[in-house]
Amino acid sequence: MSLYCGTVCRRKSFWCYRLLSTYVNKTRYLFELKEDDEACRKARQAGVFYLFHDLAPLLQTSGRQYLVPRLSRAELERLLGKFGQDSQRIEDSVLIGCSNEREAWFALDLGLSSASSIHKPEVEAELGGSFISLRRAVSQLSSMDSSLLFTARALLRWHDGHQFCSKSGQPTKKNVAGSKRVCPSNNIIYYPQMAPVVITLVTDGARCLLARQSSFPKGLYSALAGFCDIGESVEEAIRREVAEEVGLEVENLQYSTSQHWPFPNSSLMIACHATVKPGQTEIQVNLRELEAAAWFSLDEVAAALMRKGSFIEQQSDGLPLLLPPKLAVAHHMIKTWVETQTCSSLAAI
Ligand SMILES: NC(=O)C1=CN([C@@H]2O[C@H](COP(=O)(O)OP(=O)(O)OC[C@H]3O[C@@H](n4cnc5c(N)ncnc54)[C@H](OP(=O)(O)O)[C@@H]3O)[C@@H](O)[C@H]2O)C=CC1
Ligand SMILES: [Mg+2]
Repeated sequence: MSLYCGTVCRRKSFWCYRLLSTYVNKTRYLFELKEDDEACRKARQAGVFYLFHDLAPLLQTSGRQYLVPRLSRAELERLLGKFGQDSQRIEDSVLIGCSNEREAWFALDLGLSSASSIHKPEVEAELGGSFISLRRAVSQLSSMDSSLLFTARALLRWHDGHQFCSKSGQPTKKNVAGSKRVCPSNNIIYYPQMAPVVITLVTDGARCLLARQSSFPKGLYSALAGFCDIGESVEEAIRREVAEEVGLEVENLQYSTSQHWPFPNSSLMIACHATVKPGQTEIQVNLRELEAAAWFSLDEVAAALMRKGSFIEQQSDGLPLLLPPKLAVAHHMIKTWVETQTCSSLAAI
């Protein structure tokens, strides 16, 4: 694996991949597949396919984990043939990634188009798996699988909701990779979109502020989250959301990390830490947005983090505080806060 290529050599209209690092090579290859319909069509011939039904991925159980089966082109054609579907259906698939060896990965939903939806139980029986809600399965997937399935779900959902041009009302047409849709009557290009969401873990030095919505599973509390309004910076969105939801003013905003979150729609979660202004800790919950919000001590939060078992199982064990699943950025932020607090209290001893 070479680490660096100073010169970008062009062969035909794209790059010579030989001298580039594995990561750059992969990135450039995916770029080519998105830009060049013919190259993508060719990659689809030799590609592998992840199947969905109404946005639920096909999964197989393996102990406490889910495995994600993939089908070759030949297996997919055989499956479609068996259920009376034309192999043309494969053109609805979207590109979601590729291996280091340039094997292209696609996702195809067999249930979204009601006109040609394939009966779910029959496919499940044929493939020895089940189509399971991604939200339910998330805690039993590896982080690599969940990230790939998050992308696939978001992209399939976006295509399903953008079949028509919002200006002309005419049907839009997807490119082969599914990285955009075009209206043939006016050439408007539509690109898949994510809504920016700020998520903030507010602390007062010793405690952190967590909140819950009535739609959350019983006992579950998370960090404060909210969609950015149009025209706002991330900092403005954080200050507004915290003020709106719990009536507090925050300062010392610190960016932590980000995450693509596909539920219910595609959001780009921008995670930050913040502190309340000195002496301002009295929460005034906005009941139109939240069911409850409270300050939690380090011990309470650390104990909740330590609990073993899946998120789904924890819901029934009557424990006082439940936290978001490991793959959610909210979990990561809460864990980071506990680790930082623990380190600084140990250092103080
Ligand atoms: N990965 C993670 O760790 C976490 C992810 N999240 C995600 O963050 C997102 C936002 O959190 P939430 O507290 O609900 O947000 P908000 O506090 O902004 O409240 C949601 C409400 O805002 C309105 N709204 C404004 N803009 C939008 C938009 N672009 N899309 C949808 N609704 C909008 C809707 O109201 P109305 O329906 O009345 O129109 C919606 O009910 C959620 O999708 C949630 O899944 C939240 C916490 C943790
Ligand atoms: Mg909110």
